[in-house]
Amino acid sequence: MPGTAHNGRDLDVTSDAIDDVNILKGRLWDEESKFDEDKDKAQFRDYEAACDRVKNFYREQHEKQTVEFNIKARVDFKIKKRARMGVWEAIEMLNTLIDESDPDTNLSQIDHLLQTAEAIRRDGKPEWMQVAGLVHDLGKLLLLFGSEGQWDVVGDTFVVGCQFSDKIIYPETFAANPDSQDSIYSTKYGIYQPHCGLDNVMLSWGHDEYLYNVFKDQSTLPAEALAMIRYHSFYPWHRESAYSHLTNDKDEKVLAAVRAFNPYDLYSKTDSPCDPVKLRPYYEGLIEKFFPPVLDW
Ligand SMILES: O[C@H]1[C@H](O)[C@@H](O)[C@H](O)[C@@H](O)[C@H]1O
Ligand SMILES: [Fe+2]
Ligand SMILES: [Fe+2]
Repeated sequence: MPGTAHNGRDLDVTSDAIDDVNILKGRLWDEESKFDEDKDKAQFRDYEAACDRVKNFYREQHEKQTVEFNIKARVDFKIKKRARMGVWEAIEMLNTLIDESDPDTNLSQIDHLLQTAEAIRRDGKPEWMQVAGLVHDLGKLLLLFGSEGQWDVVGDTFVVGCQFSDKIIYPETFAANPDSQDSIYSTKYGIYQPHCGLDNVMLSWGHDEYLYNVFKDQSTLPAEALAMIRYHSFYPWHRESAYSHLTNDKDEKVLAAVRAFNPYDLYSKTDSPCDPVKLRPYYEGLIEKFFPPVLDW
């Protein structure tokens, strides 16, 4: 159903929509990404060698992301008004932030967004995917909208409500999370049914889930782009293949999209910044195609 996936306003990542992933697959991600890599891939995401800032971040996040907190975060999202602005304005606003969880870049967030989008564009991928690259981390605006800290905004995501996977970085730090002692939340399935599908599990709250919820009703991004946004930090799943006891067939299709996006997000983190002034007209043209002039954030 190409129409559904590519116009869909109230589109969720449904299996019908994601069937388009298969149709487009050859063009989108059967081939290896061609963008230049200045750094060796092994140099990225080296959490053993990461500085204390990163280690302390994850210690705090893994202690505080409980089921109780996650329910509260979702209620807050629904009842609170945050801001009304356009997408480019949001990009500029994000620029003041430093992500304490990231061992791989010291550049500003606008550089990271432009580097990701430019890498996708250089590889000749479609406009909607370039836009996904451009906006994927805008959820970090939560830091300016009254988040509790960095721990409920950035960093890798994982499932809450069942046993914490040992495929999450620094797994030992979950010992301090009260859910790891809970009689239900600490079991393999916890509050979930076998193969219930990712749509039915609660991922730790942060910039991915927040932004997905903002865009799903306020953009014409296709289902694949929404999936890239929603799951891009879910490394235990898309990189480590954890949680196969919870996922279903539909998630396999979503996984293809998320894996296609990941190299652009991760390996485009080089030390040479992009020129926002030069690139702005091109990307404002793309933004107009997928978003209303003003959105509720
Ligand atoms: O530190 C990074 C950063 O916060 C990214 O935005 C997020 O997507 C990654 O998963 C995380 O490892
Ligand atoms: Fe991110
Ligand atoms: Fe990113």
